[in-house]
Amino acid sequence: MSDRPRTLLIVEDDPALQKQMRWSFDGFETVVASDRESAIAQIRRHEPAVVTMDLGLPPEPDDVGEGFGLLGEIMALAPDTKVIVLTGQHDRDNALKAVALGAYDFFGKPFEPDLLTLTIDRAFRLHELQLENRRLRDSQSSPLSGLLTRDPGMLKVCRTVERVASANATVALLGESGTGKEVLARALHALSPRTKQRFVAVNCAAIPETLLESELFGYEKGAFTGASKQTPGKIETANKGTFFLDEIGDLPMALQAKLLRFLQERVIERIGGREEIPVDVRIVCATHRDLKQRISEGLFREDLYYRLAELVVEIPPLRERLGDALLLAHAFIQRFCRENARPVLGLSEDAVAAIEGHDWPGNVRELENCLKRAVIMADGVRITAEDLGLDAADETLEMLNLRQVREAAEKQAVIRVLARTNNNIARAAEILGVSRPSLYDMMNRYGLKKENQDG
Ligand SMILES: Nc1ncnc2c1ncn2[C@@H]1O[C@H](COP(=O)(O)OP(=O)(O)OP(=O)(O)O)[C@@H](O)[C@H]1O
Repeated sequence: MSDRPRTLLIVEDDPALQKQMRWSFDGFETVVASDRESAIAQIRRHEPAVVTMDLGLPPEPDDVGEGFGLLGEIMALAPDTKVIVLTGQHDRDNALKAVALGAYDFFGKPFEPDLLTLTIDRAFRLHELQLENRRLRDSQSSPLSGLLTRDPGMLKVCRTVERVASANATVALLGESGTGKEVLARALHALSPRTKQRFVAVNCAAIPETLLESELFGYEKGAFTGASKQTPGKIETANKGTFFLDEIGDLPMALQAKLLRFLQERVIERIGGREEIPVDVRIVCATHRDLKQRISEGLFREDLYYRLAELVVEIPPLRERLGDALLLAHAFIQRFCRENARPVLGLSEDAVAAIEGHDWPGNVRELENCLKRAVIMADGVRITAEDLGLDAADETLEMLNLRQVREAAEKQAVIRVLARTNNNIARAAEILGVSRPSLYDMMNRYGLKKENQDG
């Protein structure tokens, strides 16, 4: 979350209602205006992220002309502002027109303060995410800048990658499918002194066993039927650069022995050849498999594992990265809308809940594909849970108040961080940005006793 104060501008000409709204929304830094001119002055002065505005403004409060004029001016002046328009209860046409002009949402008067507070809170979150996205995109200086995250665990992975990039040691990237292993492997190469040389990748699971050996080590002319000319292998072509062995857990046993020999001696022999060819490559490998388990099952050589795992980087799955699913969703929407030449779409509340509630077994790749499809399917100004092909989460906003929402989020965060830190209270408190006594308080409140965690 950003450090900026959450400034909310309330544009309302009725002094009594203005006062009531300030009181209802005291969780935000409220500023007020009662007409178009003073509203614009407040926008220039405070740059509020969120504005609530009555469409009927003086000099003719019964007419919506001045309200639409103000909305247009805000959108031109500060297009990122999230404007929530307050309309008459049955004034659907004007509400929809306001959304078409760029308003974030609309609410019928009289409104329920709790519900409107939730919408305002969501508007602030969206604004913060968009700012964060832009900041991440603008910092194009690092090869890791294409990798979006604000999850502490994933940020740590990025820092580790930056630190180990300059070493020549072999790196094993371990993580579920679609978590960004290849992105990180490329970043390791780009940040290393070998960056001007080649990055060569081989996917051990995608090539049939019979072809994999010649793909990796190359062959001499006549080595086998069809070997019509001398062909260097991928390891050799990566000389001086980085060689990325993807899905290393699927490397057949026979080739494991051959790869081990290469790692020990740093020379290769092409199939059918007798010459030992020295090759200088930095090896990066990745797998979604549990290598220790493969070893115990006799499917992976332990000695090869220790050669490959000089530095191990464990990449957390998307469902464990706090806030990342939504951050990435917004980034993908912007990208796919740009690619499909359509105006940037928003996310409906049920879509946000569905994204936050989904487990994402296919991780970032699944999320990426899901939004690619949704951008094509959406026929309104917002993507819905149905466009995403995800079930809307069970909770409906009507069932919740803000306190419950906060508590549920807080509990979830505490559980995840405790799990990630293996119940190390000091570390968990540091990640969560709270003192140790506060963390103990929260654990008590949510029934997360340390004994239970350990058990
Ligand atoms: N943090 C991220 N930010 C932006 N895009 C990401 C991020 N992580 C992954 N991606 C994108 O998600 C897709 C999958 O990433 P990648 O291919 O690196 O995953 P992987 O772990 O290597 O998957 P697999 O194990 O299936 O090969 C790619 O299109 C990649 O650009």
